Amino acid sequence: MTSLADPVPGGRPGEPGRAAALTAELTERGVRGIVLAYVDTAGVTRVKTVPTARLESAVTRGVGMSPVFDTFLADDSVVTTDVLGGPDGDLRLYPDLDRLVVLAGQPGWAWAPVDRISQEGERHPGCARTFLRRTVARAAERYGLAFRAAIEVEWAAGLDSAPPGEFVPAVSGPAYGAIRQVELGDCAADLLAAFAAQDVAVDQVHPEYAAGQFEVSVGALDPVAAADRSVLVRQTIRAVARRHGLRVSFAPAVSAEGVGNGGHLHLSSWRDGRNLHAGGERRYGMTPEAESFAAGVLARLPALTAVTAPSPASYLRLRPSQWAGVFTAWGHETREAALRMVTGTSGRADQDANMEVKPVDLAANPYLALGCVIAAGLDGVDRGLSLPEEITGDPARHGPDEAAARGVRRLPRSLPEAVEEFRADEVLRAALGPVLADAVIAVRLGEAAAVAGFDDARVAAAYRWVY
Ligand SMILES: NC(=O)CC[C@H](N)C(=O)O
Repeated sequence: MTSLADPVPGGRPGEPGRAAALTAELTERGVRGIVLAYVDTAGVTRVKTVPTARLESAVTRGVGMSPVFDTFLADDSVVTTDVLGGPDGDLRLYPDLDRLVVLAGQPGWAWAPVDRISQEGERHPGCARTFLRRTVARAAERYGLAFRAAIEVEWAAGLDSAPPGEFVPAVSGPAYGAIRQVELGDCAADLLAAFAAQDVAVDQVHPEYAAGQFEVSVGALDPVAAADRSVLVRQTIRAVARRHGLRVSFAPAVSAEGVGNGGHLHLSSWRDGRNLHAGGERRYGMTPEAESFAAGVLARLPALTAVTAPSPASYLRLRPSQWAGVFTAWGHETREAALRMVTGTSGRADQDANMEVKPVDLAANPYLALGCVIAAGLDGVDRGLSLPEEITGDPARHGPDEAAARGVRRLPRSLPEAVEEFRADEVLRAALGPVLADAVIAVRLGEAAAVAGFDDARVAAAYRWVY
C-alpha cells in the first residue's frame, strides 16, 4: 500500500503554505465554503463541505468521513463485505488542490475532488480515485503508455415544480430540435458561461433524442482529470439548472421506455506524445498496440458492464437499437457498436482519433469505469490481441446464429448477469484489488435485491433522482 510519503497530487499533506495562499485568494473572491466530493461504489456523488477558513486544515489533516459509503446503495441503505460496511473506522478526505475550482454556478462555493486516506496515512484500498491513479501509473511504468479521456454527459431537464419524484420535461419539441434549444437557451448560455469560468473546455452542447434530453461533450484530459471533470460537469449542470427552475436527471433511464442517458467514454492511448490510434498500419489508422488495447476492452465488455452500467436502471437503457451499444461489436463511426472507432476530421486524426465505449452510463463511478476499461485494454496489449471483423449497421438485425458466427454477443441484460461476468473476470478483479472488487459485487447485488419484484417503471422511478 502506498503511504503518504508518496506524492499525493494536489492535496499534499504538509502543503500548508499553498493552502494558506489559496484560502486568502478564495476569501477575496467571496468563496465561503469548499465542497469536497467523491463518488461511491454505487455511483452516487457524496460530499462534505468545509468553510473556506478550514481549507488549510483539510489539506494537512484531511476531513473525516466514514468508510461505510463504500458499500452504501443508491437508496442509502448499507450492504457489507468481509472488510467493509461496518460502523467502525474513519477515513480522511484530502482535497486535490490542483483540481480546486471556484463554482460559477454556485456563488460562494468552490469544489475539489478528494483522495480518501486512512487515519494512519495509508491510501484507502476502497478509494476509486486512487485506483484510477494507480492504474494510469502502472500503464506509464510498465508500458510507457499515457491516455487521454473524456466522458460525455447526457441529462434530462425536468421542471422543478413537478410533483416530487415525477419527471415533467422542461422543454418540448423534436429530438435535436431548434425548439428545445430556444426553450433552454437562457439556462444553456449560463451553463456555457459557468463552464468557461471553470476552465471546462466544452466541445458542444445540444438537444438530444429523448424527452427533455441534452448532451454536453468536453475536451479530453488525462484519465483522473477526466473523471474529476465529469463529476464537476454534473455539479455545474445541476446548480445552473436549479437557478432556472429546472431539475436534472443523469439517471441511465429517466423513464422505463425509450432512449436513456449515456455517459460514453472516449479514450485514446499515447506513447511519447504520439496518439497510437492514428497513423498506424492497422484499420482506421490504429497502431498494432492501439488495436490490441481496443481488442482487450472489447473482449471484457460483458464483465466491464458491472462497472460501467452499475444500476438496475442501467439495464432499462441497455436495449438494442437505442444507441447504447449493447452487443460485443466494434465498428468505425457505427452508432450501434459498443466500441466505436472515431477517426475525426481529416488532418486532425493525430489529435482526435480515439475509441468510444458506449455501454457506459452516469450511474458509473467514473474513476472505476475508466480504471477498469484501461486495465482491460492493457490486458489486450499484454496478450497482443487483434480485433475481429468490424460490423456495420445495427447488430440487432442479425439472428442469433449469424451473430454467434460473427462473435457478437448481447451484453448482460440485468445487473445479476453482469455480476456473474465480473465475478469470473480475474483481470478486472485483480486490477481493482480485493477490497474494491468485493465492494462492487456486494453493492451490485444489493441494488438488484433492492428492486426485486419492481416493474420497469418503478425501477426507473427508484433511480431517477439519485445520480
Ligand atoms: N447520440 C447519442 O450517442 C445518444 C446516446 C444514447 N442516449 C445512450 O444512451 O447512450
